[in-house]
Amino acid sequence: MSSAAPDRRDDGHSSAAVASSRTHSAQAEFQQQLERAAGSDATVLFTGESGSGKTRAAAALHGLGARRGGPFVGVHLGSLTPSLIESELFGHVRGAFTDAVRDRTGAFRRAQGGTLVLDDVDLLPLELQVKLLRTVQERVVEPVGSEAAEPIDVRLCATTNADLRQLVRSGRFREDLYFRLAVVVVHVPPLRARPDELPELVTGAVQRRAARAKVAPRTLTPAALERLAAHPWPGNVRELENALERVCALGPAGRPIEASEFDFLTEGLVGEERRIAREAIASGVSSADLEVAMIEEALEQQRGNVSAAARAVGLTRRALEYRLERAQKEEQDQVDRSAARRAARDEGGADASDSNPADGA
Ligand SMILES: Nc1ncnc2c1ncn2[C@@H]1O[C@H](COP(=O)(O)OP(=O)(O)OP(=O)(O)O)[C@@H](O)[C@H]1O
Repeated sequence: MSSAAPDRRDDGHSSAAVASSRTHSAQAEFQQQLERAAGSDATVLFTGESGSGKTRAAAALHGLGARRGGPFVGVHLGSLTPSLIESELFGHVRGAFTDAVRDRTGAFRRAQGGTLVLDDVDLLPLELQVKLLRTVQERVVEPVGSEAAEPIDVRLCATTNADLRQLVRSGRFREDLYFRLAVVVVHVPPLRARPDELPELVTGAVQRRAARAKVAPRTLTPAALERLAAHPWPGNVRELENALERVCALGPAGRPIEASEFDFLTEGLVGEERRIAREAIASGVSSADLEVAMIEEALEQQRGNVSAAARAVGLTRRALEYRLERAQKEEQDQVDRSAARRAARDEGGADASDSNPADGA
């Protein structure tokens, strides 16, 4: 992680130069990590912000590795209820529950010989974390309602945009499972940390969209591209794709896209969010606060309509609700910890060694 002080501009280096070298290293490091991981069969945890391309990176890993001839199966945990997750991952036998009218092959079995990616693994309920751990450790899968364990030969990958170690500390994610999943960690940098890729991503997205709509692709004026390069992209590549889709759908096919057509990007960002976004860009690190701020803002703009807010930030409804709940719980935990520390201090009298400034006053 970079420790460059981005605000210091009196050292002879422009902030743009600092940002550019950091950018280059983020991109190069990602590529290196991916290629190194593809050379082994180890379980890989992809970390990075929402929409940054973690699932895509997992697919690239599969394509580079020895299992590329086998299936690539992805399960998006954020779009499934807990009971469906179990069935989807492990399968079930007929009669296992009321709706189980026939046997179902789970994702582990479907990925036999290939790669299975668990998207948003932080959303896996605790009771299923136990079952996943057993599956990974013993390399066998037990469909719901069956006693028979079936051997599996699958490379497992998981993605998350949460801080799993923090979830382990707060008891929401099993530590033993965390270590099983994070054998190799590949961090996918946020889009704002790799502006060099922007022109290629834009061209690709615009051309794909034009081919789908059977129209001539629009091109971007240099000013429009500059506008995109200046945006913090809290929703990363997914947000970029949505923005281009919108502009291409609204404007006449073939006419160059002007910078002003992207005004809507910043209209959504208000006061506090802008500040967080700017800090996130300046420090070059991802910010969970940024995502929560975006969610809260989207909810406000959509007058509390959760489905509409989820669509606006590119999350499923369940994933949005889960992230909000988690942020609220974390906030509450922090308040509780502060209160406990204060109580302990009051009880033990003024203790000069307890000087944790994180308490706030
Ligand atoms: N390098 C890339 N080139 C082209 N498209 C990309 C690239 N990276 C990501 N995308 C596109 O951006 C979208 C989001 O990517 P992806 O689903 O892999 O992100 P993610 O980090 O897994 O998201 P989430 O956190 O929501 O699970 C997809 O439509 C994907 O095809």
